[in-house]
Amino acid sequence: MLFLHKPATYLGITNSFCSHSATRFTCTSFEKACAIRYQISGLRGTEGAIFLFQNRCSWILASCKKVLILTIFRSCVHTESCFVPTSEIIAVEETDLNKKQRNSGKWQKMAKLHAFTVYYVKKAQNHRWRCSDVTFWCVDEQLCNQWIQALKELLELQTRPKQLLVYINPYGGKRQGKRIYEQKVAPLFSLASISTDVFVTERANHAKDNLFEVNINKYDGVVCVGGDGMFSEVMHGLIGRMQKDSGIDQNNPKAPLVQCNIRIGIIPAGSTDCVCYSTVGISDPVTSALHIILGDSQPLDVSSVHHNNTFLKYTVSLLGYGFYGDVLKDSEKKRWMGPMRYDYSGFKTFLSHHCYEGTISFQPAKHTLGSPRDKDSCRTGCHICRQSEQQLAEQRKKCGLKHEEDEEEWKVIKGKFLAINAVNMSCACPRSPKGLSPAAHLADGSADLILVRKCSRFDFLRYLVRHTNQDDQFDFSFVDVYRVKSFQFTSKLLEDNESDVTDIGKKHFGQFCRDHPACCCNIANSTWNCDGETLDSSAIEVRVHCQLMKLFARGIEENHKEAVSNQSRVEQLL
Ligand SMILES: CCCCCCCCCCCCC/C=C/[C@@H](O)[C@H](CO)NC(=O)CCCCCCCCCCCCCCC
Ligand SMILES: Nc1ncnc2c1ncn2[C@@H]1O[C@H](COP(=O)(O)OP(=O)(O)OP(=O)(O)O)[C@@H](O)[C@H]1O
Ligand SMILES: [Ca+2]
Repeated sequence: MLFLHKPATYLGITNSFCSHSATRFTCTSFEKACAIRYQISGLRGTEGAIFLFQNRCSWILASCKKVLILTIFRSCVHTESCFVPTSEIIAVEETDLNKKQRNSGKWQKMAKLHAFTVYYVKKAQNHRWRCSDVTFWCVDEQLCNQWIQALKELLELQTRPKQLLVYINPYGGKRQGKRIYEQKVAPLFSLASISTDVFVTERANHAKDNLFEVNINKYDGVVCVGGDGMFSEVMHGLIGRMQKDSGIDQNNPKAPLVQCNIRIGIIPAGSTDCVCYSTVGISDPVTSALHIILGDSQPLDVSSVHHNNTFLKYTVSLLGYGFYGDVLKDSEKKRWMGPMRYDYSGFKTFLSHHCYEGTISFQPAKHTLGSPRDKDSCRTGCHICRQSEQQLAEQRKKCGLKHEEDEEEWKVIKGKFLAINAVNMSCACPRSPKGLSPAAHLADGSADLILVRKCSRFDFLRYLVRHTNQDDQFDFSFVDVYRVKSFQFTSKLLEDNESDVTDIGKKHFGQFCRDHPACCCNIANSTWNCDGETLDSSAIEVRVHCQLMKLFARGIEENHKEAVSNQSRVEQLL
């Protein structure tokens, strides 16, 4: 940990060579700081700490009489302080103060200064992170080097990515992917001494195909710059490659899949950016880049989707039939509209008010402690996800990669639905900050299956509006929600007709239930929206694979209460 007291105001003389972003501090003795570190090592999360500090009214110089500009700083007013864990230091660099000094007439007569700058993560509102910096200086070159060396050694102890493979979709979202990467992300990676191999994609599936060929062991992670579709592509490449290398047949819906240990980082540059928002708490490229630099790790459940023993897709966020399938299908024709296409197609689909008939069978997730109606959400270090992780480890110990026969009961529901949504995570995004299922967990080995039965347009609107406010979207008689580990769906059309489903679907598309003219049921099939990609199959088999992959993220953090309480304990000790 690095403990820094920050002056609320600068004196004019220091301002003369302080850049706006940098705050400068004098360097205290290395020995004294180590003594303090020893004293407070009992505090939670402070192991391996080094402190740079001042007391409340003047700089503590202690054995370090050599520190410069003492008198100037004595008159500083400094009340604000910040508390930076070493795990949140981005980089430490030697700073050439003397260059600046030479350019400023005022400093010409002063002794030679030695300085270093610490770049660290500054946490702002709404889970937004920024890179902040602080420069320490003194006249003693040896002391300065001692600090640089000690801080660099601390950074080496952190397990962080050194080599990354980056894929940029230049056409995702508002087509800003390349600019976002070059202007906001690349400079941070270079500051953190991360080397990168960057690919700008030239077509859909370029990144996925490339991941099957590239020497993947060379990298500590893969970064995708784009939206959910781009993330999905990279995820399919990595998981697919992993199974291929391990001789696992993805077409077998019961095959136990091999976990993917290469983490994916998402730099959001898409239209919905739901995976990023639901795992970080904000869709912001700089925040995501900083999570990658710090080497954060967040396991993620992935569901496999099959039809007739044929692998179709993996999904991590929304697998939706009916409303979201129709919104997506319509919006694909309007890609030129950018992110707005979803609002346009959403409005159009809302007005068309189609419902679809079919049968859903599912296996409830009995292994997990949570329920979709819980008031608490999945947060960093979530105990429910941790418990699933332990269960997974025990299961692996017991059966290795062998498939364990699953005897658990199936529940069957038949009906007419406006929407069938299966979500592996909350699906929070800027359009819906708490998401489609606010209490869903990122890594508990289950999905929330939401069934929205046929209801009036007005009721469906009330349901949709609750995705944007604090009211409970499951508190409706026409909405049911189940936590499941697997499910199957077959449309009525397919059940009724053994012949070629696709042709019939196409033939009847747009026609409505002739037996009941007032009924809005579409006798054609809808399509599935699988993380923003359309899937035409009207019969699918879905299975959740607990923690199949990992992201450079840490889940959504609680408010910084713990950090604040640690800080006040440190202040008491000082
Ligand atoms: C009155 C306002 C109601 C607003 C309701 C907003 C609900 C928004 C819920 C968003 C859930 C996103 C789930 C994530 C899915 C991603 O894997 C996928 C790929 O990126 N994105 C979409 O499919 C993109 C899906 C985007 C869907 C947008 C739906 C907009 C509906 C608008 C209905 C307007 C009715 C107005 C009547 C007066
Ligand atoms: N160079 C390219 N040209 C055309 N399509 C591409 C290219 N690179 C990637 N793609 C495809 O573009 C699709 C959409 O991209 P992306 O997810 O980045 O943006 P989006 O659809 O606007 O955002 P969101 O998925 O968040 O709604 C992806 O499925 C991806 O396969
Ligand atoms: Ca889950």
